[in-house]
Amino acid sequence: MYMKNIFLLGMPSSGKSTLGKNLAREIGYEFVDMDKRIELREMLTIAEIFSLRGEEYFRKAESEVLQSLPADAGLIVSTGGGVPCFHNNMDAIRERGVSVFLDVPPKMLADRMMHTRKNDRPLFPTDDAATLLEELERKLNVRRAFYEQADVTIEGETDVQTLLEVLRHLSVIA
Ligand SMILES: Nc1ncnc2c1ncn2[C@@H]1O[C@H](COP(=O)(O)OP(=O)(O)O)[C@@H](O)[C@H]1O
Ligand SMILES: O=C(O)C1=C[C@@H](OP(=O)(O)O)[C@@H](O)[C@H](O)C1
Ligand SMILES: [Mg+2]
Repeated sequence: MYMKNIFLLGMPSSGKSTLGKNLAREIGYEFVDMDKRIELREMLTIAEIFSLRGEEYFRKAESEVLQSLPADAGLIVSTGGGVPCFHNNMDAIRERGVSVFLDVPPKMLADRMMHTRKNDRPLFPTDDAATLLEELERKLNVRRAFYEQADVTIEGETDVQTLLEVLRHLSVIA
């Protein structure tokens, strides 16, 4: 059966990995977390890739993993936050499926991030809440133009049920 791929886009902590996994389970699609694919391929954690090989190397690996995905094969793909903003990745996403931007406000992202270890987020290596919020706002300002190329935007905190309703309404899923 023909099943569109669904790509989740958005800032770190917007919920791409968590929602993607639960959405895939709910509708019986295959789940792909691009960061996990990269870690398997490189045999290093994301943080190790950044520190040992550098961001440019990571972005190239990220783009290659994206290019390796088949078009419309019933995949839920949780991208890394930077995916839409490098190389020609938005074109590659458009060629492979439908995209959803999880547009979560920076304050909410910062609150979620304060509960994760800073070693796991190489782009936001601070524990100071005000600095983290500023950095997230700055990064989102740069990235928004890329994220807004998504087919669908969901604003604010969301959950699997809401995501399902939106996707059904748009006939992306049955
Ligand atoms: N819809 C949500 N509501 C509340 N917390 C969430 C939600 N989605 C994710 N989180 C929390 O935010 C953190 C980052 O989520 P994650 O799914 O890894 O985001 P991403 O893959 O976009 O970086 C996790 O601790 C997760 O429990
Ligand atoms: O925003 C980014 O550039 C990144 C986000 C991370 O993924 P999540 O968005 O899943 O946290 C991961 O790919 C890497 O640390 C870079
Ligand atoms: Mg993730």
